[in-house]
Amino acid sequence: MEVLSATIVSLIFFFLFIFLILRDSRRKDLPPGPRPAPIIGNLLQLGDKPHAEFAKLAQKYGELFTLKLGSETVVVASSPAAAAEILKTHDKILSGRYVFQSFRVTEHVRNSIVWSECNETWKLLRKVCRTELFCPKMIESQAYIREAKALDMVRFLRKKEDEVVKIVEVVFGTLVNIFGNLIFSKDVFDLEDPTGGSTELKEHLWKLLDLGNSTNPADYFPIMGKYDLFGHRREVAKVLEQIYDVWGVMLKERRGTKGNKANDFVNVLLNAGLDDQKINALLMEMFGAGTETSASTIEWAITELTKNPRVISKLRSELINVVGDKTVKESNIPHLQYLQAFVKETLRLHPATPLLLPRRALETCKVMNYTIPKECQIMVNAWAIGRDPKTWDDPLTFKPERFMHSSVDYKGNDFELIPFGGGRRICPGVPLASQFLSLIVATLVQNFDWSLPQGMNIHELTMDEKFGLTLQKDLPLLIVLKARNSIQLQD
Ligand code: HEM
Repeated sequence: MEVLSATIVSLIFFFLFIFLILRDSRRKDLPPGPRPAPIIGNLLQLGDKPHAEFAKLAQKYGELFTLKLGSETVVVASSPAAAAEILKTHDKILSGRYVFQSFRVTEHVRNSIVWSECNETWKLLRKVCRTELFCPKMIESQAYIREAKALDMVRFLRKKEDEVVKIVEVVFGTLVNIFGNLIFSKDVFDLEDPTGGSTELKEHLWKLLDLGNSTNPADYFPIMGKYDLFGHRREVAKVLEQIYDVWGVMLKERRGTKGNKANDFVNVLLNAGLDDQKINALLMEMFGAGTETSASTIEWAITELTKNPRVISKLRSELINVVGDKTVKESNIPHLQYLQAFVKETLRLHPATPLLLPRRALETCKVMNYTIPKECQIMVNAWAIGRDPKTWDDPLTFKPERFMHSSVDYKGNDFELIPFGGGRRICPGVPLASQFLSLIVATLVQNFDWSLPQGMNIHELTMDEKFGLTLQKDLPLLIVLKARNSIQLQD
């Protein structure tokens, strides 16, 4: 009996030894990285701010390093050169998306720009975005909508003078209404009545973003994904249906109405011949991908302005020189160089999705002399790249001036500044986002002074770097506003 037990124990050790050797030989060509623990791999190294933890790991293991998150192999790129390899040189082969387990709702993924492979549907939808929705003509023809919604925001905030305002919520509501009007010519959120008005779309979006941000163990152990043990996928499917219902009736009416001439996205999509499934997925992704990212960027812009009065003064001088006492319009933006530099600087330090969206290798390939195996996940740490002292002088100081005489832009050609990603999967909303980020910041700066509520300290507020998207987080920026009445509000 004792001999049998000893043999079994020896066999277990033997197979464990072989397993470790095989695993290490499989890792040999991968980029270096911290040694993974059995089963959980490097999960404990994620922390609650993975982009910041990954930046530290990059200092130790280099610009391209490997992690094992549960049973998943993940490669992280953390320098402009490594990002260019992923997003440009090997863009095609690394263009797969890792679809989070909660979002694997077949009907949605099939029609999604964000989650589908770069297949024919994806190409069609990207083309519609590029040539119809976010082309310069459409952007220009809808400027009056964004300007009108920015003024609604000012009127609302003027009534809140001296009260403590959670500014990101007001900006988020304003953006949801901008999208509502661009998409189907309608407000979908009542700024005046955030608890009792037509808030259902906002609530559903919030719920969806919450589900997207919550941890699903199946993402680390995909074997669990099949059974949706925690019900996240069923929950996402339910919320998606609720979101589609918000515009379902209107879509039906539009299909039945001959000659509806509204200059909005729904009509563009109907004229492009898209079916309801594609329209639903596309509209949902515009609300989902466009509102929270933009609201959190604007929240960061205001946080930086609160910390840097010098920058507010420079923005105001430029606004006075270019716009005078009139309300700022989008047509002014090309002449507001410092404002544009300010938006770039905000995006450099605070990219809304610090690790972009995870990509997946469609085939095994060589990157910087390492092997990236098929199905491996790839992340690009835009947050670390934006703060890299090898690229940026005095990287942690907020200094819009660094962009004043520089051609560096966030449109995907300069890999040191990639808040919108790059390559074929670059954010298609860049032309639209850059308009309303500038417009809303300029409108707030023109119309208000603000300070923190009594007893609150900006250093406390920002000492703990928030993780990317901030809406549901515990550290929203609270401010008290005073109207600057020198500006004439013109519709
Ligand atoms: C501050 C605002 C925004 C930021 C920082 C942002 C950032 C990003 C990033 C990092 C990606 C992934 C890119 C990659 O994988 O290389 C992305 C993808 C995407 N974004 Fe944005 N975005 C913003 C606004 C918008 C807006 C306004 C829209 C639409 C109206 C939009 C729609 C999308 C879509 C559909 C994708 C998926 C593209 C694909 O996979 O092919 N985003 N965005």
